[in-house]
Amino acid sequence: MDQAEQLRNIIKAGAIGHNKPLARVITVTSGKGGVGKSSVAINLAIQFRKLGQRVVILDADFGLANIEIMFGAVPKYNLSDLIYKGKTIRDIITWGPMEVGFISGGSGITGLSNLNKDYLTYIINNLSELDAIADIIIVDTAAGISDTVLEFLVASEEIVLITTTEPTSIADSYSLLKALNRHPKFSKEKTLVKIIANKVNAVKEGDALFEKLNAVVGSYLKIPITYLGGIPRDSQLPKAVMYQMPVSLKSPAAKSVAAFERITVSIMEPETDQIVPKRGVAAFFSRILSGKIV
Ligand SMILES: Nc1ncnc2c1ncn2[C@@H]1O[C@H](COP(=O)(O)OP(=O)(O)OP(=O)(O)O)[C@@H](O)[C@H]1O
Repeated sequence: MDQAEQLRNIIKAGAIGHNKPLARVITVTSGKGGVGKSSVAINLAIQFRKLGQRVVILDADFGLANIEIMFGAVPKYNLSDLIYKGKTIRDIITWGPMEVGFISGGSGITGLSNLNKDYLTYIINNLSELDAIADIIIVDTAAGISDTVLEFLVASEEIVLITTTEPTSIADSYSLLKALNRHPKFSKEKTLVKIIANKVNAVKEGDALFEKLNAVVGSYLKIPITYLGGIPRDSQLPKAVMYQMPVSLKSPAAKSVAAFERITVSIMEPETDQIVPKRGVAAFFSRILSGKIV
Protein backbone atom coordinates (compact mmCIF):
# COMPACT_ATOMS: atom_id res chain seq x y z
CA MET A 1 0.00 0.00 0.00
CA ASP A 2 1.51 3.35 -0.97
CA GLN A 3 1.37 6.44 1.25
CA ALA A 4 -1.46 8.04 -0.68
CA GLU A 5 -3.55 4.95 -0.16
CA GLN A 6 -2.64 4.81 3.54
CA LEU A 7 -3.81 8.36 3.94
CA ARG A 8 -7.04 7.74 2.09
CA ASN A 9 -7.65 4.85 4.46
CA ILE A 10 -7.12 7.05 7.50
CA ILE A 11 -9.65 9.53 6.15
CA LYS A 12 -12.06 6.77 5.19
CA ALA A 13 -11.74 5.18 8.64
CA GLY A 14 -12.65 8.55 10.11
CA ALA A 15 -15.54 8.95 7.72
CA ILE A 16 -16.95 5.54 8.58
CA GLY A 17 -16.61 6.58 12.19
CA HIS A 18 -14.94 4.66 14.95
CA ASN A 19 -18.16 4.70 17.01
CA LYS A 20 -17.76 8.43 17.14
CA PRO A 21 -19.02 11.10 14.78
CA LEU A 22 -16.41 13.29 13.13
CA ALA A 23 -15.61 16.65 14.64
CA ARG A 24 -17.17 19.67 13.03
CA VAL A 25 -14.46 22.04 11.78
CA ILE A 26 -15.50 25.70 11.86
CA THR A 27 -12.99 28.22 10.55
CA VAL A 28 -13.30 31.80 11.76
CA THR A 29 -11.75 34.39 9.47
CA SER A 30 -11.90 38.04 8.43
CA GLY A 31 -10.90 40.16 5.47
CA LYS A 32 -9.04 42.61 7.67
CA GLY A 33 -7.48 42.69 11.12
CA GLY A 34 -8.99 44.01 14.32
CA VAL A 35 -12.63 43.23 13.50
CA GLY A 36 -12.97 40.86 16.47
CA LYS A 37 -12.19 37.49 14.95
CA SER A 38 -10.32 36.09 17.95
CA SER A 39 -12.91 37.47 20.38
CA VAL A 40 -15.64 35.71 18.41
CA ALA A 41 -13.68 32.43 18.22
CA ILE A 42 -13.12 32.33 21.97
CA ASN A 43 -16.64 33.31 22.97
CA LEU A 44 -18.26 30.90 20.56
CA ALA A 45 -16.05 28.21 22.09
CA ILE A 46 -17.31 29.02 25.60
CA GLN A 47 -20.91 29.06 24.41
CA PHE A 48 -20.50 25.70 22.64
CA ARG A 49 -19.14 24.30 25.92
CA LYS A 50 -22.24 25.60 27.69
CA LEU A 51 -24.28 23.58 25.21
CA GLY A 52 -22.29 20.50 26.18
CA GLN A 53 -20.03 20.39 23.14
CA ARG A 54 -16.35 19.52 23.55
CA VAL A 55 -14.36 22.25 21.85
CA VAL A 56 -10.77 22.74 20.76
CA ILE A 57 -9.56 26.04 19.30
CA LEU A 58 -6.68 25.89 16.85
CA ASP A 59 -4.89 29.21 16.66
CA ALA A 60 -3.77 29.34 13.06
CA ASP A 61 -2.84 33.01 13.29
CA PHE A 62 0.78 31.92 13.22
CA GLY A 63 3.22 34.22 14.90
CA LEU A 64 0.59 36.15 16.88
CA ALA A 65 -0.54 34.95 20.25
CA ASN A 66 -3.93 36.70 20.47
CA ILE A 67 -5.94 33.72 21.56
CA GLU A 68 -3.55 32.63 24.25
CA ILE A 69 -3.46 36.15 25.65
CA MET A 70 -7.27 36.37 25.72
CA PHE A 71 -7.39 32.86 27.10
CA GLY A 72 -4.93 33.53 29.91
CA ALA A 73 -3.22 30.19 29.24
CA VAL A 74 0.34 29.69 28.11
CA PRO A 75 0.73 26.54 26.03
CA LYS A 76 3.82 24.44 26.65
CA TYR A 77 3.91 23.00 23.15
CA ASN A 78 2.47 23.95 19.81
CA LEU A 79 1.61 22.51 16.42
CA SER A 80 5.24 22.75 15.29
CA ASP A 81 6.24 20.51 18.21
CA LEU A 82 3.83 17.87 16.92
CA ILE A 83 5.07 18.22 13.38
CA TYR A 84 8.79 18.45 14.01
CA LYS A 85 9.43 17.14 17.53
CA GLY A 86 7.29 14.06 17.84
CA LYS A 87 4.79 15.47 20.35
CA THR A 88 1.33 13.92 20.29
CA ILE A 89 -1.98 15.72 19.87
CA ARG A 90 -2.69 15.32 23.59
CA ASP A 91 0.70 16.86 24.46
CA ILE A 92 -0.03 20.02 22.50
CA ILE A 93 -3.53 20.77 23.79
CA THR A 94 -3.71 23.31 26.63
CA TRP A 95 -6.95 23.21 28.59
CA GLY A 96 -8.30 26.66 29.39
CA PRO A 97 -11.41 28.08 31.05
CA MET A 98 -14.45 25.77 30.99
CA GLU A 99 -12.21 23.06 29.59
CA VAL A 100 -11.96 24.62 26.19
CA GLY A 101 -8.95 23.05 24.52
CA PHE A 102 -6.46 25.25 22.78
CA ILE A 103 -3.73 24.45 20.27
CA SER A 104 -1.21 27.11 19.43
CA GLY A 105 -0.11 27.12 15.82
CA GLY A 106 3.41 28.05 16.88
CA SER A 107 5.53 29.40 14.11
CA GLY A 108 3.37 27.79 11.48
CA ILE A 109 3.44 25.02 9.02
CA THR A 110 5.89 26.37 6.50
CA GLY A 111 8.48 24.06 5.03
CA LEU A 112 6.10 21.13 5.03
CA SER A 113 6.81 20.37 1.41
CA ASN A 114 10.22 19.21 2.63
CA LEU A 115 8.69 16.45 4.74
CA ASN A 116 8.34 13.05 3.20
CA LYS A 117 4.94 11.55 2.57
CA ASP A 118 5.33 8.81 5.17
CA TYR A 119 5.93 11.44 7.76
CA LEU A 120 2.99 13.57 6.61
CA THR A 121 0.76 10.53 6.87
CA TYR A 122 2.01 10.00 10.42
CA ILE A 123 1.26 13.63 11.34
CA ILE A 124 -2.23 13.54 9.88
CA ASN A 125 -2.95 10.27 11.63
CA ASN A 126 -1.86 11.88 14.89
CA LEU A 127 -3.94 15.03 14.29
CA SER A 128 -6.99 12.98 13.38
CA GLU A 129 -7.18 11.87 17.01
CA LEU A 130 -8.82 15.23 17.55
CA ASP A 131 -12.01 13.65 16.21
CA ALA A 132 -12.13 11.58 19.38
CA ILE A 133 -11.22 14.49 21.65
CA ALA A 134 -13.56 17.20 20.38
CA ASP A 135 -16.99 17.65 18.85
CA ILE A 136 -16.12 21.04 17.41
CA ILE A 137 -12.78 22.40 16.24
CA ILE A 138 -12.69 26.18 15.88
CA VAL A 139 -9.86 27.34 13.66
CA ASP A 140 -8.86 30.97 14.12
CA THR A 141 -7.01 32.07 10.99
CA ALA A 142 -4.87 35.14 10.45
CA ALA A 143 -6.72 38.17 9.07
CA GLY A 144 -6.66 39.03 5.39
CA ILE A 145 -5.88 37.21 2.20
CA SER A 146 -2.73 35.12 2.17
CA ASP A 147 -1.96 31.74 0.66
CA THR A 148 -1.93 30.18 4.13
CA VAL A 149 -5.32 31.61 5.07
CA LEU A 150 -6.79 30.45 1.76
CA GLU A 151 -5.38 26.95 2.32
CA PHE A 152 -7.20 26.81 5.65
CA LEU A 153 -10.41 28.14 4.14
CA VAL A 154 -10.56 25.72 1.23
CA ALA A 155 -9.95 22.86 3.66
CA SER A 156 -12.90 23.96 5.81
CA GLU A 157 -16.41 22.66 5.67
CA GLU A 158 -17.78 25.71 7.42
CA ILE A 159 -16.40 29.26 7.26
CA VAL A 160 -17.52 32.01 9.61
CA LEU A 161 -16.53 35.37 8.16
CA ILE A 162 -16.43 38.25 10.63
CA THR A 163 -17.05 41.69 9.25
CA THR A 164 -17.89 45.10 10.67
CA THR A 165 -19.96 47.89 9.20
CA GLU A 166 -16.87 49.89 8.21
CA PRO A 167 -16.82 50.12 4.41
CA THR A 168 -13.22 48.86 4.36
CA SER A 169 -14.21 45.76 6.31
CA ILE A 170 -17.08 44.99 3.93
CA ALA A 171 -14.81 45.54 0.91
CA ASP A 172 -12.13 43.31 2.42
CA SER A 173 -14.67 40.59 3.18
CA TYR A 174 -15.76 40.68 -0.45
CA SER A 175 -12.13 40.51 -1.63
CA LEU A 176 -11.51 37.51 0.61
CA LEU A 177 -14.52 35.67 -0.83
CA LYS A 178 -13.41 36.62 -4.35
CA ALA A 179 -9.94 35.17 -3.72
CA LEU A 180 -11.51 32.05 -2.24
CA ASN A 181 -13.79 31.68 -5.25
CA ARG A 182 -10.78 31.75 -7.57
CA HIS A 183 -8.92 29.10 -5.59
CA PRO A 184 -8.76 25.88 -7.60
CA LYS A 185 -9.58 23.77 -4.52
CA PHE A 186 -12.61 25.77 -3.37
CA SER A 187 -15.98 24.10 -3.71
CA LYS A 188 -19.12 26.24 -3.36
CA GLU A 189 -21.21 23.12 -2.98
CA LYS A 190 -19.18 21.65 -0.15
CA THR A 191 -18.56 24.76 1.94
CA LEU A 192 -20.95 26.72 4.09
CA VAL A 193 -20.08 30.42 4.32
CA LYS A 194 -21.69 32.23 7.23
CA ILE A 195 -21.42 35.90 8.10
CA ILE A 196 -21.28 37.58 11.51
CA ALA A 197 -21.54 41.38 11.73
CA ASN A 198 -19.47 42.50 14.70
CA LYS A 199 -19.41 45.81 16.58
CA VAL A 200 -22.84 46.83 15.34
CA ASN A 201 -24.67 49.78 16.92
CA ALA A 202 -28.11 48.34 16.19
CA VAL A 203 -29.59 45.09 14.92
CA LYS A 204 -30.71 46.85 11.74
CA GLU A 205 -27.15 47.92 11.00
CA GLY A 206 -26.03 44.28 10.93
CA ASP A 207 -28.99 43.27 8.77
CA ALA A 208 -28.22 46.03 6.27
CA LEU A 209 -24.56 45.04 6.16
CA PHE A 210 -25.47 41.46 5.36
CA GLU A 211 -27.94 42.48 2.66
CA LYS A 212 -25.30 44.64 1.01
CA LEU A 213 -22.66 41.92 1.11
CA ASN A 214 -25.11 39.22 0.03
CA ALA A 215 -26.19 41.29 -2.98
CA VAL A 216 -22.65 41.66 -4.39
CA VAL A 217 -21.51 38.17 -3.43
CA GLY A 218 -24.67 36.70 -4.96
CA SER A 219 -24.37 38.63 -8.22
CA TYR A 220 -20.66 38.49 -8.87
CA LEU A 221 -19.36 35.41 -7.08
CA LYS A 222 -22.51 33.29 -6.85
CA ILE A 223 -21.37 31.93 -3.48
CA PRO A 224 -24.34 31.24 -1.21
CA ILE A 225 -23.81 33.00 2.12
CA THR A 226 -26.01 33.00 5.21
CA TYR A 227 -26.30 35.41 8.12
CA LEU A 228 -25.63 34.29 11.67
CA GLY A 229 -26.48 37.67 13.18
CA GLY A 230 -24.88 40.74 14.67
CA ILE A 231 -22.82 41.28 17.80
CA PRO A 232 -23.29 44.69 19.39
CA ARG A 233 -20.42 47.02 20.08
CA ASP A 234 -19.86 46.34 23.76
CA SER A 235 -17.34 48.00 26.07
CA GLN A 236 -17.39 44.87 28.28
CA LEU A 237 -15.56 42.99 25.57
CA PRO A 238 -12.26 44.93 25.55
CA LYS A 239 -12.55 45.12 29.37
CA ALA A 240 -12.65 41.34 29.63
CA VAL A 241 -9.52 41.14 27.44
CA MET A 242 -7.70 43.18 30.09
CA TYR A 243 -8.55 40.41 32.57
CA GLN A 244 -7.46 37.79 30.05
CA MET A 245 -10.89 36.25 30.24
CA PRO A 246 -13.57 35.67 27.60
CA VAL A 247 -16.40 38.17 28.12
CA SER A 248 -18.82 35.21 28.24
CA LEU A 249 -17.23 34.25 31.56
CA LYS A 250 -16.16 37.66 32.88
CA SER A 251 -19.50 39.42 32.29
CA PRO A 252 -22.17 36.85 31.40
CA ALA A 253 -24.89 39.53 31.42
CA ALA A 254 -23.11 41.69 28.82
CA LYS A 255 -25.09 42.47 25.67
CA SER A 256 -22.46 40.91 23.42
CA VAL A 257 -22.78 37.65 25.37
CA ALA A 258 -26.50 37.39 24.56
CA ALA A 259 -25.50 37.70 20.89
CA PHE A 260 -22.84 35.00 21.21
CA GLU A 261 -25.45 32.73 22.80
CA ARG A 262 -27.93 33.32 19.98
CA ILE A 263 -25.31 32.74 17.30
CA THR A 264 -24.06 29.53 18.89
CA VAL A 265 -27.58 28.14 19.13
CA SER A 266 -28.16 29.02 15.50
CA ILE A 267 -24.91 27.27 14.45
CA MET A 268 -26.05 24.16 16.32
CA GLU A 269 -29.46 24.09 14.65
CA PRO A 270 -29.69 21.47 11.95
CA GLU A 271 -29.25 23.11 8.56
CA THR A 272 -32.53 23.14 6.73
CA ASP A 273 -31.62 23.62 3.11
CA GLN A 274 -27.91 22.99 3.31
CA ILE A 275 -26.02 19.90 4.30
CA VAL A 276 -23.14 20.36 6.71
CA PRO A 277 -20.42 18.42 4.96
CA LYS A 278 -18.73 17.02 8.06
CA ARG A 279 -15.37 15.80 6.88
CA GLY A 280 -13.54 15.47 10.16
CA VAL A 281 -10.06 16.41 11.20
CA ALA A 282 -8.02 14.02 9.07
CA ALA A 283 -9.57 15.32 5.87
CA PHE A 284 -9.15 18.92 7.02
CA PHE A 285 -5.46 18.60 7.80
CA SER A 286 -4.63 16.40 4.87
CA ARG A 287 -6.00 19.10 2.58
CA ILE A 288 -3.88 21.73 4.29
CA LEU A 289 -0.71 19.83 4.85
CA SER A 290 -0.48 18.39 1.44
CA GLY A 291 -2.55 18.55 -1.65
CA LYS A 292 0.27 16.39 -2.88
CA ILE A 293 -0.79 13.23 -1.09
CA VAL A 294 -4.48 12.73 -1.72
N1 LIG B 1 -18.32 43.57 19.77
C1 LIG B 1 -17.26 44.30 20.19
N2 LIG B 1 -17.44 45.46 20.87
C2 LIG B 1 -16.41 46.19 21.30
N3 LIG B 1 -15.13 45.87 21.10
C3 LIG B 1 -14.87 44.71 20.44
C4 LIG B 1 -15.91 43.87 19.94
N4 LIG B 1 -15.35 42.80 19.33
C5 LIG B 1 -14.01 42.95 19.44
N5 LIG B 1 -13.72 44.11 20.10
C6 LIG B 1 -12.39 44.65 20.40
O1 LIG B 1 -11.73 44.87 19.16
C7 LIG B 1 -10.35 44.60 19.30
C8 LIG B 1 -9.93 43.58 18.25
O2 LIG B 1 -10.52 42.33 18.58
P1 LIG B 1 -9.82 40.95 18.23
O3 LIG B 1 -8.40 40.95 18.71
O4 LIG B 1 -10.73 39.89 18.66
O5 LIG B 1 -9.83 41.10 16.65
P2 LIG B 1 -9.13 40.24 15.54
O6 LIG B 1 -9.95 40.44 14.35
O7 LIG B 1 -8.91 38.84 16.01
O8 LIG B 1 -7.76 40.97 15.43
P3 LIG B 1 -6.46 40.47 14.66
O9 LIG B 1 -6.79 40.53 13.24
O10 LIG B 1 -5.43 41.48 15.08
O11 LIG B 1 -6.16 39.06 15.14
C9 LIG B 1 -10.13 44.13 20.73
O12 LIG B 1 -9.72 45.21 21.51
C10 LIG B 1 -11.51 43.64 21.15
O13 LIG B 1 -11.70 43.73 22.54
